[in-house]
Amino acid sequence: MSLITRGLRVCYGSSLPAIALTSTANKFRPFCRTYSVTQKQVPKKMAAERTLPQIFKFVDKNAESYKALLKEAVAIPSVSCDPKYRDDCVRMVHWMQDKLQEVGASTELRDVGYQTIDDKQIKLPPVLIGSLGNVPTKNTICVYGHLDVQPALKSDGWETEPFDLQERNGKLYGRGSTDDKGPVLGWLHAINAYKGIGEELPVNLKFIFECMEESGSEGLDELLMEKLKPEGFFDNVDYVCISDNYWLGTTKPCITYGLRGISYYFLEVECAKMDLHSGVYGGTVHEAMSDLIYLMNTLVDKDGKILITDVYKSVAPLVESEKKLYNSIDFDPEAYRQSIAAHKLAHNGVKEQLLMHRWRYPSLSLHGIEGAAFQPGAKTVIPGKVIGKFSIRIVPNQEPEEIEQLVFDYINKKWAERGSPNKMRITAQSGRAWTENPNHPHYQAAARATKLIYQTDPDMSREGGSIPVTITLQEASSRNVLLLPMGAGDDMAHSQNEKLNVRNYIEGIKLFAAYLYEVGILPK
Ligand SMILES: NCC(=O)N[C@@H](Cc1c[nH]cn1)C(=O)O
Ligand SMILES: [Zn+2]
Ligand SMILES: [Zn+2]
Repeated sequence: MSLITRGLRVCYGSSLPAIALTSTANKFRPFCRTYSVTQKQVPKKMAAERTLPQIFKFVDKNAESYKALLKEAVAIPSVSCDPKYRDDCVRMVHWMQDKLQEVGASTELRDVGYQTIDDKQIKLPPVLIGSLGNVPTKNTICVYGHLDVQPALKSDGWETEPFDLQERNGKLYGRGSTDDKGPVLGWLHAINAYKGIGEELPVNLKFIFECMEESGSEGLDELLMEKLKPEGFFDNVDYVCISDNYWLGTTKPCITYGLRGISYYFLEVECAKMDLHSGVYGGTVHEAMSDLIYLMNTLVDKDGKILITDVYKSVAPLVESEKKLYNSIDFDPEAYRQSIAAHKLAHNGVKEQLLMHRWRYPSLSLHGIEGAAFQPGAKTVIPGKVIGKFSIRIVPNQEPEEIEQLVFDYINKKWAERGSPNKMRITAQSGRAWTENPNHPHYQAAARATKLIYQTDPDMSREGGSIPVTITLQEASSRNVLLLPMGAGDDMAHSQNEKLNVRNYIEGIKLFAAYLYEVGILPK
């Protein structure tokens, strides 16, 4: 059975059927198992008292060099969604390969084929695979991260050049600083710190670093399921760890056991082969933009309720035990509102409702329109073709294929109601939601490491964003997967002035080192 779920599905305006690609069931894993943990009775206390403080000192001493390396990484504009930057993506992967090799890892670059954009075949950046240590008595952690970033222009409203990392007031501003270059480099520095104090790594490590995460991780599922898994890459993996998300707020750390999936749509309407002068052609053509706005306005109401027929039908029901969890989470809606200067939050700003609607209910967002005259100035053009972009963050137990079909059917129905003579086409690209068992010893190890660094017990949280490969890693390895965030909740990933606090970067490196240590003493 194939596990490829992130293919492009396409549906045309008339009654043409959608091309269905293969998919697997999205299994929502309830986290009801409990474990009794007997830690290896190795000299835990002794070693912790000796090794980790030395590592922490080493990390503090080398803070400037860590910032310098992040500056180098941020300077490579590895924007995955724009083929114009494809060479930079490839350069970024090679750069990281060199760094992994410098810490002693063996590496290889795996080809994942081509991507189709506007009927053109564009080569995907290779995936970087690495391995460090192969001691049979040690636990093995598989670390995943991504090297690509969202687009950024200074003219979007950045205070400084997005690809030139700048330190201001204890914050490192730059595209990719928190998502995900800072955390990826954090692993390198943690390894380097063990080496720096002359200590052996407490675990074996395996690495998977890609450069297409922000664009649906094209080719990665196939590499994991059809190549790496059969080749035995996951055979000795005991745990999987990803650092590619953020704390819920700005002061309290968390560990994350759930992500929403994403179903991303490109809705295209064409009325003419070129843009038209609205004084010459206005009043004589059926305008593509009017059709598109009509369609896009049928998707979601003013309160955020998705209007697509049956879209909520398969959402996992809320059970009492889960309901209680939201109450104890440390989350301040007013601070959250103020941090983004929103006028008013949805759901009357009620904490539990906000968390549920971020984590366990779907949401639909309208992202933008390609082909629209978005530059400043009174351009009087009728765009010949426009592409509306929207996505649905999907949740357990929503299947990407099921949601895509509901969207295609709904758009076709609305299109028929519109009765436009224009050409309409919709394509989709989706990744599944993921949940994990946070009562696992792996989570307890990460919680101990977090407490050691931040002197507080972390919240066990879910997250509204998506890392499509997470569930694939869970299935490929059959191991417990954990998200260990480095950045803070106000880092503004994907947005203007993305940043990583110096404190989160430096303490995050220590956290990773402590996490490696704690997993190292879990029973094999
Ligand atoms: N840090 C994870 C992240 O930002 N993931 C993206 C994934 C994405 C983007 N487009 C399609 N998938 C996200 O937006 O959640
Ligand atoms: Zn990311
Ligand atoms: Zn991202």
